[in-house]
Amino acid sequence: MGKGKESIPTIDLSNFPGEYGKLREACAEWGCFRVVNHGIPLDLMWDMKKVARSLLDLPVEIKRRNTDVIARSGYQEPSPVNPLYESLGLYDMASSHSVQTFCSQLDASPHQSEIMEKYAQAIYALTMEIGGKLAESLGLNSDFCKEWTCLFRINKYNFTPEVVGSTGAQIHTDSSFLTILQLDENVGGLEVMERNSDAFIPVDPLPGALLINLGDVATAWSNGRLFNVKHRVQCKEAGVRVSIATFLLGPKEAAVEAPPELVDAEHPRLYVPFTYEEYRKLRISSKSAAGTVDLLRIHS
Ligand SMILES: O=C(O)CCC(=O)C(=O)O
Ligand SMILES: [Fe+2]
Repeated sequence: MGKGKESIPTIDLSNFPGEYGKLREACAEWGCFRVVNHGIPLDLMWDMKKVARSLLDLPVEIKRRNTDVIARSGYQEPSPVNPLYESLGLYDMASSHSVQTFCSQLDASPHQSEIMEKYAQAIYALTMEIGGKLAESLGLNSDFCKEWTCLFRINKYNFTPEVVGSTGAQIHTDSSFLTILQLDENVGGLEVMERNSDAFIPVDPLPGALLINLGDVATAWSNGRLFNVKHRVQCKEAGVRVSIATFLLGPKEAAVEAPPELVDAEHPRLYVPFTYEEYRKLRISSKSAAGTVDLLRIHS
């Protein structure tokens, strides 16, 4: 049974411990939720959006300087699969050195670099806070993700009147543990799939809120408790759409595996341990961008 007209849950980050139950349910039932009172200043979100737009408007020769650090972490050009989409990526956003390298490759101004630094620091802190609260909602220690890496992406969808009705980003799950999305405040198009039906629910922009999606690493790490939501971006109206995504990926080198507290006789281990980079390559080589983590399921 689908959940019909229910809408995506909203979690008030200023209301903990009160929200743990709602958070746990959102993660199990939806695999996504909005957060409010998250502490990222509105003017910083706005400034970051302006910087993202101008970097994505750079000539393609300059954008190509944003090279991969791990597989497909750098500039993604429009492709046959997603011809309306392009994206710039910054691997290891928690490192000031990585931010500076990204900025200098793209000839960012000192002002733009400063906004990037501030946003990267603030949003990285938020990934740690939300990751921590997720763990606590399962009765675990909040510091499990302290050494995990983050990938920052700015996405542009070139929606023109001729392509209304077509797809901007094909259906996928994120490979990450969790993703924080700052949506375009004007142009909608993101849709998440309900867990128990194949219905797509539009995620309309909600001023000031951020959207959190759980990805494949969350499902494997939680031994199946956290749901990796399928989603896509549809072109519903003409206009350039810019979104900002921060992916909390996984441990840099250690394997992703469910902690012992989440494994017992009733909950046998569901996934073979894997490293994030191995998994990223598996995702790239397996044609489908949704459901790859099922390949790592342990069959009894
Ligand atoms: O642009 C969006 O709203 C979604 C982007 C997305 O799903 C992704 O970057 O993984
Ligand atoms: Fe995504």
